[in-house]
Amino acid sequence: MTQAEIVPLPLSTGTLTPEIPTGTSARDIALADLPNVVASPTGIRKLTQDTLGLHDEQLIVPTYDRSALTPAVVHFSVGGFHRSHQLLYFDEVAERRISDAWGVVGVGLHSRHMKDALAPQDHLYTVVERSPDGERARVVGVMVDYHFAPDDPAVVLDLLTDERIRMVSLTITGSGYRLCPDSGDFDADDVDIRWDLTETASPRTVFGYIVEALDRRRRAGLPPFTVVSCDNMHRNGDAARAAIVGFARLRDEVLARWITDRVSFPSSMVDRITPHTTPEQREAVAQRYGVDDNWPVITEPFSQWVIEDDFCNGRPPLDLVGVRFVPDVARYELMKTRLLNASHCALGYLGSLAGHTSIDRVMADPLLAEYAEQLMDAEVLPLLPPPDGIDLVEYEQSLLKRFANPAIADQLYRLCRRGSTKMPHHLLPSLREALVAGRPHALLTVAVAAWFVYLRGVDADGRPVVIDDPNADLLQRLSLAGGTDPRPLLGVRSIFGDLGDDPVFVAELTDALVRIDRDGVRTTVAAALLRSGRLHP
Ligand SMILES: NC(=O)c1ccc[n+]([C@@H]2O[C@H](COP(=O)([O-])OP(=O)(O)OC[C@H]3O[C@@H](n4cnc5c(N)ncnc54)[C@H](O)[C@@H]3O)[C@@H](O)[C@H]2O)c1
Ligand SMILES: O=P(O)(O)OC[C@@H](O)[C@@H](O)[C@H](O)[C@H](O)CO
Repeated sequence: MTQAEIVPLPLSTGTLTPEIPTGTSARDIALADLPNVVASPTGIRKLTQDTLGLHDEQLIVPTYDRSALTPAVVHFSVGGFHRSHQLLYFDEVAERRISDAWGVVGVGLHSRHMKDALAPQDHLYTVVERSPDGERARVVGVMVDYHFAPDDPAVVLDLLTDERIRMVSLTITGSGYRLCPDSGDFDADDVDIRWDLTETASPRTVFGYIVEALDRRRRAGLPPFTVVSCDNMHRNGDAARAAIVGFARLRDEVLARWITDRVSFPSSMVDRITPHTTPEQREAVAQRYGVDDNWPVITEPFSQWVIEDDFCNGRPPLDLVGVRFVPDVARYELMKTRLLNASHCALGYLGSLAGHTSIDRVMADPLLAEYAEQLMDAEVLPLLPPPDGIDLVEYEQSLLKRFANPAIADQLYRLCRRGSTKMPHHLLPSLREALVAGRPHALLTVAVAAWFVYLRGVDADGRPVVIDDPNADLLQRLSLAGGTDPRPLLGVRSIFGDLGDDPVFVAELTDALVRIDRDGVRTTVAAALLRSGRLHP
């Protein structure tokens, strides 16, 4: 892949327009929180199939026949990212008249907010790409239906058994795979999983749905569908396979073997920074484009999707719209997770402790911006095998610009959530490799220290910070118990492995914790940069 290919997904029409003021509220969107834009007297219209084309002329709308789309993809857990990324690629396939055979149906499992938002607007929604130079907005039409599964599990099972469905994709988050970090085995210790093992016609989890549907397809002599994980995880396809086969094995060994033999689980690398939409942003979209969209998506211009070329029931023609199919995604995934996602974690915790709420503000702080650059440049990047045709230094520079994008003002609380599932995949492997190789790791160590302090639940000024983590209670308890002694937390081997057995690392981490408590986070970062020779007094 050349650097030129890592570019914004091209929109079919439309130009960049001057920037509008953006809201910077850190509050997550909930439908109930949103202002009732429809009542505005300014000629703002609801977004529906019938009103397409009647909004501001700058709003790009689908020009293809939506009613001709064949549902072929079912996506579980439609959040902001699925709507800013995968759906846009499929939309482009339809918009460029490449094929109308790849319509997408969304399925939600946990909250009906998305259904309540999308159903009244014919499953249309707006994606606004924002850069410091301007923005452009596009209505996406490729989602043909959406189901909130608890309303009618039978309908979702029928859909998944429909032979037109050739691919199932997932953004269920890293913890959603229920894989034990030590053994890699599927963790069945959950009331909903137990339910799904017996009540197969009314599942509650994604595993219950997928495995029951595959069983029905097998019995009916139908081909299976490909399962594409789009979660930021190491070898996400393998994770999906381990979870789905692991669940199937608890039901029926023969079925598990059929899935192993017949279903493809390509790993993928997905990238597009997509913050949570704020009520202020929704209001701004309405005012600017005259469109009353219940839940627009704000994102950056950059987008990238690399997938292993392994599809058991037809490959969507995504290569024609910028997706790269490769034999092995490992190097792309390592590049992205260890540079982008690890930096997100580090800057999330350090920035929060320093009192910031969005990453563009962190990057506007010269010391923390220097930290971000040196973390990647000096400590992470030298450990990485470069993917074909990608200049890692150029990639790193592009990340620094993307992080600094004030037009999307990505929320730090979003970057800080689920640390216990992200740090072990994104940041700790670099630390471990640096320790083994005797390479510099002071900046990685400061990031771990910042996470430990963050887990106490307050920032440097005593303001509360959000600990949104499946292991929040345990982590907070151990962090508070340890104080500047990291050993209680490091003892959680499912997260830290044997890092706590390394006395040199324990001493370095202790030192970083003492410094943060005594001198504050910025002084600690400056000291680490000085010690690593990366900041000149
Ligand atoms: N937002 C981004 O910038 C971005 C970019 C690349 C990848 N991703 C990945 O996409 C995934 C979703 O991110 P998002 O930004 O859309 O988040 P989001 O908060 O908007 O949506 C998350 C979705 O996951 C669902 N979910 C949570 N736990 C689940 C579980 N155990 N089983 C099934 N569904 C579950 C939620 O109900 C929700 O629909 C994450 O894994 C994230 O790493 C996000
Ligand atoms: O979504 P998470 O919680 O796994 O991670 C937060 C961010 O690092 C992540 O969503 C990035 O924005 C994304 O990976 C960019 O492509």
